[in-house]
This record gives sequence, C-alpha cells and structure tokens, in this order.
Amino acid sequence: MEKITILGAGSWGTALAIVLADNGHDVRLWGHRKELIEEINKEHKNSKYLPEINLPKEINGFHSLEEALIGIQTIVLAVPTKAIREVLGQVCKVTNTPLTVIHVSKGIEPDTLLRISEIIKDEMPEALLKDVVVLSGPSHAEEVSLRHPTTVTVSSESMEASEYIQDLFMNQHFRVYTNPDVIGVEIGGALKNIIALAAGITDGLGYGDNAKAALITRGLAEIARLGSKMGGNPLTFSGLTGIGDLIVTCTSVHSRNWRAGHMLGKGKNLDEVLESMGMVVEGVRTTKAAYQLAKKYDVKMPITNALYDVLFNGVEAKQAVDSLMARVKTHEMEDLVNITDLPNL
Ligand SMILES: NC(=O)C1=CN([C@@H]2O[C@H](COP(=O)(O)OP(=O)(O)OC[C@H]3O[C@@H](n4cnc5c(N)ncnc54)[C@H](OP(=O)(O)O)[C@@H]3O)[C@@H](O)[C@H]2O)C=CC1
Ligand SMILES: O=C(CO)COP(=O)(O)O
Repeated sequence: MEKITILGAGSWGTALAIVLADNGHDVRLWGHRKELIEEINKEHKNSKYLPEINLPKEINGFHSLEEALIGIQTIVLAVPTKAIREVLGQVCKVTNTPLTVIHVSKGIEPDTLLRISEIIKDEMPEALLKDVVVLSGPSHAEEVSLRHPTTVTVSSESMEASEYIQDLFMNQHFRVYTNPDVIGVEIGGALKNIIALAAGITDGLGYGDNAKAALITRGLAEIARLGSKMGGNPLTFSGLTGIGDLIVTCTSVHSRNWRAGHMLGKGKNLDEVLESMGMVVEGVRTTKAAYQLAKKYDVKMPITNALYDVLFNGVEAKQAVDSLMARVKTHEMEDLVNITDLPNL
C-alpha cells in the first residue's frame, strides 16, 4: 500500500482517487474548496463534479495542503493546466520531500509553449522533483468512476518510474500501458481537445458523421505533423494517447470540449459557453498555444487555425467550415509521400 495525494478534487482527480482507493492505497484528495472537502469526508460524495457516484469511504479529503502532504512522496496533479504553476508553488512551500509527480492534465501553456512536464520542471526545484510521469489516454471521469473498462498510457523519462505508476493504478477495470515517448503522449493528449471542440461545432451546426470522421482523421494528421516535428514518435499518435483519445473526446457526450464546441456550433458565444460549463474546457487555451506552435515549427494546421479564428477573431463557425472545405486541393499524404514517387495505378 502506498500513500498518494491527489491535488485537485474535480472530475478527474476524484475518479482517479476511486481507482487508487480500489487498489488499496492510502488516498488523500486535496481541494481548495472547504465545502467540497467536507462533503467528501462526511457524505462520501462530490456532488458538483461526479454527482451520481458514491465515493469509497477510504478516500480522505484534505483542505490543508500542508497536512495533505505529510509523509507523501507521490502526488497526482489533477488541476487544469492554467492552475498548475500556482498549485506547485504552494506545494514547494510546504514540503521538503522529493516527489514523484504524476500529471494527468491535458494542455500546453500559451506563450511559453511548454508542455506540462516542462512546466513542472520549470516550477519545481530539482531537489524536490524525483520523477515526472504523465498519465493520459481515452478516459472520461464519468466512466472511470463507474468502473467501466478503460485503458490509459503512462510515460516518463524514467521507465522505472513509469512502471511504478503503472502498478499503482492498474486493476481489472483500469488497464495501464507504458510508452517512453513523453513528447508524443503529452502533445496527443493536449491537441485532441482542439479537434473535439471542432467536432462539437460541426455537430452543433447539424453536419453529420462524415464531417466528424473528416475532423478526426485530418485532425490526427495535423497533430502528428506538429508532434513529430517537436520530437514525438509518429507511432504514438496512432496509440491510446493519440487516435484513442481523439475518438473518445470527439464522440462522447461526456466530453467538456465537445459539449463546449456543440454550444458554439448552436450559435452561443465563447463567454456564455465557458460560463455555463462550470468545468475546465482545456481546448480553448490549447488552441491559442497550438496556433503559436504551428507558426514556430512552420507546420500546416488548418483545423487549428480555423478554430482559432472562430474562438478569438469572431469568424462564424459555418464560415470557418466553408473555408476549410475550399482550401486549395492537395494530396492526402502531403507531408509523408512525395507525389512523384507514387506508383502509377
Ligand atoms: N474529466 C475528465 O474526464 C478528464 C480530465 N483530464 C484532464 O484533467 C485536468 C483536470 O480536469 P477535470 O478534473 O476534468 O476538471 P474539473 O473542472 O472537473 O476540475 C478541476 C478541479 O481543479 C480545481 N482547481 C482549479 N483551479 C485551481 C487552483 N488554482 N487551485 C486549486 N484547485 C484548482 C477546481 O476547483 P474549483 O471547483 O474551485 O473550480 C476543480 O476541483 C484537465 O487538464 C483535463 O484535461 C484528463 C482526463 C480525463
Ligand atoms: O481527456 C478527456 C478524456 O480522455 C476528457 O476530455 P474533456 O475535457 O473534453 O471532457
């Protein structure tokens, strides 16, 4: 049995607390809202984020970060990307113990263009950081908390750390793979949210499955184009953290990004949508970051650019789709195959 503290008592932090509690670990769930922590401890519920679920009584909620970290060597960081620096800053003030940091967030920081493992290294002194491990894959909290079959991948520069985390989480309902490609895993997990927003938009506009299949496929092409230029293994994008997460996020009603996109497609404006969600929609900030990354790496990302125009430049969703369809003709495998090398079929 290990002692683990999860930072962030939202949907995903709470669902992962259930997995770890089911595996017999001593799980502490830290959240910054006192009422929520009291509800977890007294009623074994998290009514805001997973209202249908009764939590295992073994999950202990903490409101004091200092108390939550006493005797702890492993933490799970389950807050939105934009809160990571703030939370880690608080962590570094209240512990002296080197930590294995498992992060489960899916985003990229605009402007710095750092991936989450890079933000963690940037924010924590080396003496406090033992290992960084990312856990990612097609895994909606709503289904994990019901113990429905789910598969994810963990990745770290240290295979030993990856295998340690694999063992912590793995059970009959939650199957964990390892993959040494941290860049590919983090880029796939972050960028699929952009495509999910776009898929929500086309669904909201009333376009059908053809449009969604096109977005998933061409979305994967642009994610893989950027991700491999950044140093990711192209094969990672055909795995759980690439196409796997892209499928689940673009097709599931649980997806916050898809739901936000759906409202945009129905004509709501971005502020109204984010206000009504009450949960993090990572794809919005990540669209900004990916737009900047595409420029930096000189990679074509037409779907990302179109979504950027809808979110930040006031372009109508339908007009953005029309412009994507009217792009100059091209070869499907434009970056992978030199057209003159193709066999003359
Ligand atoms: N939900 C899911 O199925 C999955 C989510 N993820 C990723 O996990 C990350 C978290 O997502 P998710 O759990 O869905 O998000 P939620 O919006 O459900 O929960 C986020 C939690 O973080 C808390 N929080 C926000 N800012 C701070 C802060 N500054 N200090 C302390 N706590 C803070 C929120 O508190 P408050 O209530 O006050 O807002 C809330 O408890 C995201 O990056 C997401 O992409 C990954 C896989 C699956
Ligand atoms: O990453 C997720 C599922 O794997 C969750 O996606 P959403 O944030 O869109 O709900």
